[in-house]
Amino acid sequence: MNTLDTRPLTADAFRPFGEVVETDNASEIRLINKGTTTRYHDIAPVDVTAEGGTALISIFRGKPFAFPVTITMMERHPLGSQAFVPLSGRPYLVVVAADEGGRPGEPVAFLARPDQGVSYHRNVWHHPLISLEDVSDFLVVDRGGGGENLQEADFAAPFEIGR
Ligand SMILES: NC(=O)N[C@@H](O)C(=O)O
Ligand code: NI
Repeated sequence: MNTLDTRPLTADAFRPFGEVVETDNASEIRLINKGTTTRYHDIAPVDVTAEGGTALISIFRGKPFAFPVTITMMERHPLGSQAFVPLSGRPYLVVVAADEGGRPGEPVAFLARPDQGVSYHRNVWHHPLISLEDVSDFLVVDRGGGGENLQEADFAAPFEIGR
């Protein structure tokens, strides 16, 4: 069995795949609303307008995966980015892969903290939501509209994430 180790989610390590949605990763910090609010500005672009797409805000309620987590497939969205921001205060797994000739290469597994979201760039291979510990809600910003915005690929052999 191919095994994957998890690594901490950092903006630098995740940069080839997208952005980490966290206050430390803001392009600019602005004090607004007469100083009562801090705006962590422009953390990640929302890339959803290809082929007439529009931005959607949804909530995904994920059932928890138990370790070892088995990764048998990946998916990507050729027409839009997709962002997940945890709402339930629990960690979760983020599994991504580089593209190799139109298929996902070896996956990379990150353990995301409860205060970290992710935004996958358009057409980046990723595993569907992997919640941990308990049922968890995520705010999701992604593309609505026509066109083929989901491509899936199975691995020849599964990968296993121990913990
Ligand atoms: N299908 C769906 O909207 N969810 C996936 O894209 C995912 O990344 O979880
Ligand atoms: Ni997705």
